[in-house]
Amino acid sequence: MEVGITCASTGLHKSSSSSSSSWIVREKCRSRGKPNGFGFFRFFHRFHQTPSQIVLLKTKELQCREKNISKFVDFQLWCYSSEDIQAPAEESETNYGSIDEALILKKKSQDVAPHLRGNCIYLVGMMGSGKTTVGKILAEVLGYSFFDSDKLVEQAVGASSVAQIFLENSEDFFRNKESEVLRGLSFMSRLVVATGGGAVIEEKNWNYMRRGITVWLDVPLEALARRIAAVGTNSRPLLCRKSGDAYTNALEDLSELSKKRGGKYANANTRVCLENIASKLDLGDISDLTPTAIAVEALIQIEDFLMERWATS
Ligand SMILES: Nc1ncnc2c1ncn2[C@@H]1O[C@H](COP(=O)(O)OP(=O)(O)OP(=O)(O)O)[C@@H](O)[C@H]1O
Ligand SMILES: O=C(O)C1=C[C@@H](O)[C@@H](O)[C@H](O)C1
Repeated sequence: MEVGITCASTGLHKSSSSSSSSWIVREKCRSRGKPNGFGFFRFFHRFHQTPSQIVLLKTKELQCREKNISKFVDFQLWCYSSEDIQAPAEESETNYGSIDEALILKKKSQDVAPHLRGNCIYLVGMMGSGKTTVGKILAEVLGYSFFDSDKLVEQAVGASSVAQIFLENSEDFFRNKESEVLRGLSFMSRLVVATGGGAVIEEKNWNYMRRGITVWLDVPLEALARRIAAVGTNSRPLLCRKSGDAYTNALEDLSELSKKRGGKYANANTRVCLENIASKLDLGDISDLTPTAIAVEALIQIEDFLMERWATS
């Protein structure tokens, strides 16, 4: 059924705190059509900047006036301008480590890219597991765009940090927004998404992420605690403790979180285990592993997963 909606432009809210160029359009309008009917709606909106992608974030039916005839719809669109699309690899300043590693990465990405068919890659893993670091490398070599779901939640809420959202709203509020963000992203293609460390808790998030390929960065807790102690916990509200040794605190809190999350990360399609890569490369310590080596392993695991999926389909 077709539902025709024409709405007046009521507001364009561009996130002022962010250097990225995505913004939310919120509209309320009246529509004609049967309540709960499926279809598409048309709207007219004067954009200050031409969006390159628009995603319907959420709709809510506000009120039914006369049964089956008239209703009000509140909807949000998530718009991206072309500035969000990353620069091509040649213009990038990413440090890939050694030339050998960079070449292996390039070769592997060329092998995998055609098989991906534009499917998004979702990186899951505990805080500090390297989702952002490795995700940016993967996006660049695959010619994908990179998004950090924590940053997108901050933009959607208009907050300067996840910690601020936890403090001024609540963790539940943050989790709902995180799910809305993942739902929005699930309609898009050619993205590498670094998800929040706790995104795996919600079953519905898996439904969104499974529209792409999910990759678990499995890093030992001691290494996570070392990384987190080095950069501080200010941006990580679940680890914020005022006193005590930063490494010991981080290790205790991470162990607790990891226990609570049980095997949720293992729901991912593929697992990139740093201990396995270190032994494969004959390295004594996982801290000798470069982000490029981890990105290569992620591509190997993705390729294996795609081959297996096609072999059994
Ligand atoms: N392979 C690596 N070796 C050493 N340090 C790393 C490695 N990968 C990432 N790091 C460092 O660990 C910290 C966390 O990395 P990153 O932000 O990429 O993780 P994340 O999974 O996105 O974290 P969060 O979920 O908390 O946002 C950063 O300081 C980063 O520089
Ligand atoms: O592991 C978690 O629950 C979190 C990880 C971060 O990425 C943020 O999403 C937030 O701090 C919660």
